[in-house]
Amino acid sequence: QTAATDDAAPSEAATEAPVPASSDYGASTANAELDVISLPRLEAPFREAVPEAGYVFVTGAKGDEWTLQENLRAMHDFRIMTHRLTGVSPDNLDLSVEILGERMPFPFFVAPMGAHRMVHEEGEVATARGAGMAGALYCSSGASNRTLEEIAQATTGPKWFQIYFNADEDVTRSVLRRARDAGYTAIVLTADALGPGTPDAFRAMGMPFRPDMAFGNHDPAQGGTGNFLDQKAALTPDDIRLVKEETGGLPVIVKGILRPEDVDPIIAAGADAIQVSNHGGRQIDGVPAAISALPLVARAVNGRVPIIMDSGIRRGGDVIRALAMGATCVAVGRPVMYGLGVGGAPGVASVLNALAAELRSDLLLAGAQSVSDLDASYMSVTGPSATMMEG
Ligand SMILES: Cc1cc2nc3c(=O)[nH]c(=O)nc-3n(C[C@H](O)[C@H](O)[C@H](O)COP(=O)(O)O)c2cc1C
Ligand SMILES: O=C(O)C(=O)c1ccccc1
Repeated sequence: QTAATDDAAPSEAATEAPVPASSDYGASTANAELDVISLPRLEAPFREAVPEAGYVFVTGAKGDEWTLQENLRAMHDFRIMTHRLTGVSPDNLDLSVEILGERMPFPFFVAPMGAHRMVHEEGEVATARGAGMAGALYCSSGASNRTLEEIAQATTGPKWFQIYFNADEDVTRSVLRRARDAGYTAIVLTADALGPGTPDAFRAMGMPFRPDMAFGNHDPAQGGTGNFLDQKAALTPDDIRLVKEETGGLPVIVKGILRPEDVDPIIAAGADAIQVSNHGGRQIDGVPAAISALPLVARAVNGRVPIIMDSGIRRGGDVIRALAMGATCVAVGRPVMYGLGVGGAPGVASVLNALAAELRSDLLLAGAQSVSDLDASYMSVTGPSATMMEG
């Protein structure tokens, strides 16, 4: 299949049916609690609940989707070594963590994801409300369809803001000021992305973003400039300083780190946390699983700043793996979108609560009383991840 993204492409594309009116896109309007057996099990109902374009955009990844699959496979390189007769009890299990001044009821939060109106009519406002219902932290994407102010008001929980730097520095600075004013308490600087994920299957469909898809933070009617897609590619550690300067010193998390050598300059520039991630396999295919890179990055960080990890978190056991290998908490991406599509705001809460319940059970079965007990002694590392740790 070839991509149909070139505007200048002749004839055939030009004679196709006109783009349907916005009301025809058919995003979900669901609004119901869900009986979530497990996060992976929600992918099939998600496909039924949302337009095919939304399903393909959200579930897909870059290229051959090797990294997407590796994120899941590599989890099993980390075998859980259970402790026994440790006297752990379900009565006082502690899943809570504190990071950058925020207390979280469980060690995971909603990963920044753009374009929620590809899934649900309400978009990010429903997702943020659902995160609040579960008490989870919501990280709002700079590429949201709704405005960062609407999203901030929709959640009762803690909130962070993820920034995509614009080629025009004034645009970046203005969005950062708005995020600070709206009450976001930390800024996530995404360092690994040049734009929307473009799964081959989505390109083969002609990149069918819904015709009325606005990037709310850049809406001229809301004080924005409209030119969202004009992203700045050449980021440097100085951009960390710019974020701090413009937000009056909000903590900065640098997201998308896989390689230990990148850590020192980032910490030297004032980063307050590092997020190990490969963007869910949506940017460059062929990079290692985030869980495989985590031990290497953790060794380089050596406790100087907290570490967050995302990409491939689906199970309570995955949260245990990441925390045992040095993360303070993790972020969950696609499964939150499944909850949004199938159940709207209460569906998002159902997904987060289901993961918390699974983690509670797995923690107890692993023989740990609290998530702070988890360390490398709970892991035996095998396969490619072990090889990476040796090299
Ligand atoms: C539909 C979609 C949109 C995304 N948009 C963003 C974004 O706007 N900013 C960002 O930093 N990461 C974005 N990501 C990446 C997520 O923050 C996260 O790294 C990834 O989803 C984690 O992998 P998982 O889906 O396997 O949990 C997006 C991911 C998806 C699936
Ligand atoms: O698709 C993505 O992964 C992503 O980061 C993004 C960026 C801009 C708009 C929508 C999603």
